[in-house]
Amino acid sequence: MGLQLMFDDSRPGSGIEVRGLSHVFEGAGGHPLKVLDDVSFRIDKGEFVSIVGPSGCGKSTLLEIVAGLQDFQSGIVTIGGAKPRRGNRDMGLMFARDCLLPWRSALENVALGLEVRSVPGDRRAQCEQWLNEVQLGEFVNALPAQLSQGMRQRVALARTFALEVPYLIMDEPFGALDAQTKVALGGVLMQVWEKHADRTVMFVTHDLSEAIALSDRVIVLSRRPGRIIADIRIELDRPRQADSLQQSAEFHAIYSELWGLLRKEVSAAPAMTRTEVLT
Ligand SMILES: Nc1ncnc2c1ncn2[C@@H]1O[C@H](COP(=O)(O)OP(=O)(O)OP(=O)(O)O)[C@@H](O)[C@H]1O
Repeated sequence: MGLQLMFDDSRPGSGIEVRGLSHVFEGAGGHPLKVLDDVSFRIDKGEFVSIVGPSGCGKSTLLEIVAGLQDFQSGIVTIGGAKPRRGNRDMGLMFARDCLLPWRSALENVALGLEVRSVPGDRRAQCEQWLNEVQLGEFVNALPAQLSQGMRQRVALARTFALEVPYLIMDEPFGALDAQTKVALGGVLMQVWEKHADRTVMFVTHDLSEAIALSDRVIVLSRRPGRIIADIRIELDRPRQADSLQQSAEFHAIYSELWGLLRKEVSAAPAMTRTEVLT
C-alpha cells in the first residue's frame, strides 16, 4: 500500500494510458479554471480502477476526456493505443442516470446498444442472459416505470455489459441510489465483473467503501486542480463478498489510509463534507 505512481512503458497499446494530462476550462467571468494538473497513470487490460477525490477536483472531467466527450489542452491519452474518440465502439459508458427508454421493456433496453451496433447473433438470448446475471431474469418484459430505481440501474448495468466491449467507463453509476441499494448494486457489479474480468474498468465515485470493495487500485486526486496524490493497490482476495468485506480488518485499514489522504484535501475544499466522501 502507499503512494505508487504505476507507470510502465513496456506495454504500450493495451489498457488506458494517461500521461501528463492537464486541462483548463474557461470558468465564470472568462477566468481560467485549471481542473487537472499533470495527471499520469495506466490502467492495465482487465484492471478495475476507481478514481476518488474531493468534489470538483476534476474526476468527471478526467473520465469524459478518456471517453472522448471532452477535449483537453495538454498531455497524452490513449485507450488500447488509440486516441479518445466520442462513440468509441470498444467502450461502454454508464452514469448515475439510467437513461432507459420508457417505452421499451427491460429486455428491449438491454438490446438497444446491440441493435445500434448491429451486433449479430440471437440478441434476445444474449439479453436474457445478461438480465439473469443482474438478477432480473423475471423482469424481462417489465417497462422501466414498473421497476424500482435500483432495478432500472441493474438494467443499465446489463445493457453496458451486454455490449461485450473491452473498456467500461462508469461515473458514479450508483450515485443516485439509497445506501442499501447502492451496496447491493455494488455487489452485483462485483459479481458480474469478476465473472467477466477481462473488462478494463475506470470507475469514478465519491464513496470510499465502494471504491475499495470493487477495485484492484484506487487513485486519489487532490482538490482542484486534480493531481494524483496516491495510487493504492487493493490487495483484498477475490471473489469478494460485499457483506463480509465490511467486517474485515484489512478493509478498514485501507479505508483509514484513504480517508487520511483525503481528509486534508476535503477540509480545504468547502464544497465537500466528510459525509459526502463517505456516503
Ligand atoms: N464544461 C465546463 N466548463 C467550465 N467549467 C467546467 C466544465 N465542466 C466542469 N467544469 C468545472 O470543472 C471543475 C471540475 O468538475 P468535475 O465535474 O470534473 O469535478 P468532479 O470531481 O467530478 O466533481 P463532483 O465530485 O462534484 O462530481 C468544477 O469546478 C466544474 O465547475
